[in-house]
Amino acid sequence: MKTVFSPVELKHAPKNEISDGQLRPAVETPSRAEIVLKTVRDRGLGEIIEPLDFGVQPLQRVHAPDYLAFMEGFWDRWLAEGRTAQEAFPYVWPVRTLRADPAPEHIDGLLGRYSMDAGTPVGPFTFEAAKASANAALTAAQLVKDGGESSAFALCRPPGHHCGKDFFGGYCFLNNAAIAAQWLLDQGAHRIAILDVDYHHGNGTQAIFYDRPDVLFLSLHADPRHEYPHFLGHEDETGEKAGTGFTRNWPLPLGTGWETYSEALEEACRWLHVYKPDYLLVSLGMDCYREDPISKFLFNSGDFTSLGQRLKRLGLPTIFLMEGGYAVDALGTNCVNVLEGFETA
Ligand SMILES: NCCCCCC(=O)NO
Ligand SMILES: [Zn+2]
Repeated sequence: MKTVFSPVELKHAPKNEISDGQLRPAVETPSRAEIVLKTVRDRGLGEIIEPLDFGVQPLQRVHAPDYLAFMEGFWDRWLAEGRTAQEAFPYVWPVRTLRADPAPEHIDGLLGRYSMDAGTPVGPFTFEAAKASANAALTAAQLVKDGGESSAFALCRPPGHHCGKDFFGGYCFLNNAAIAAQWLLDQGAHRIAILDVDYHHGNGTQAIFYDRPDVLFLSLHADPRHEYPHFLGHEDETGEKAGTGFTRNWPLPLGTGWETYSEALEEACRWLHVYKPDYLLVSLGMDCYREDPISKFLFNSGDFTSLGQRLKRLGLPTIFLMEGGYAVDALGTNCVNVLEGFETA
């Protein structure tokens, strides 16, 4: 299986985040990509290629122009305002009774308008890295569509599945899976399935396709009553309008291990079998791992191999896109276990 990765992704290097109610060292660090890349090489998974640059058009097919313009110009604006902090945190949002429109002009108002949490700092190279990550996703999609590959791995960092049409959050700034899905549809695909196996619900991906039948969104994740993103990912969210029935969520209890998880996965696989997508995109987070520092599922490393083996049995052209996973020492092993399990099933 080929891996697509750009060293530009490493330029987003957050120092801190806000979590557990305080400023803490960031967990979404460049070392995550470095360890996965090393393991891909050490285990001989396959060729590693750099992404093509697909430009801004595929981004505009998913994200709002004002959001893209804001992110593109943010750091220069931050400096022009005389801000000295090396990474910017939102701290005020247009929640209930407040208005997102007319858009404020103040930089802090704009930061809040275009974000969902305070845990995702924006630095000088964040958006450049996010675009490289999205290009990795698009290049992997093109490899499977045109390149004679039945599967491919996009080593995406920063991740994407929390990012909505016009907001960043959960360490995500562009929705890599949504961008790749929309690109495949624009290239002639009729149906795309996105299976999100990250520990956290992919709220951004769900919202982007919620009213559409051409993208089936399936997500297995920690119950949002007890886990981030807290406000989406419940079982009763099944799509709306023409998209009714094309979203399915399996919120699972904290402490879930492979035995329980694999039962929910079987249900998701049945939906995939019925839907018969032209392509399967897997939002591949490894934060279901028992040693993950911010998560509370109980996967062992061998369970990631089982996950890959099960997905292979679907017999679909498959694009894997990396999402979360913060137990850095085991991240490479756990990620390549999925990919190798898929390849050798
Ligand atoms: N700081 C709150 C937790 C952010 C979740 C990031 C993630 O792994 N999402 O899949
Ligand atoms: Zn996650």
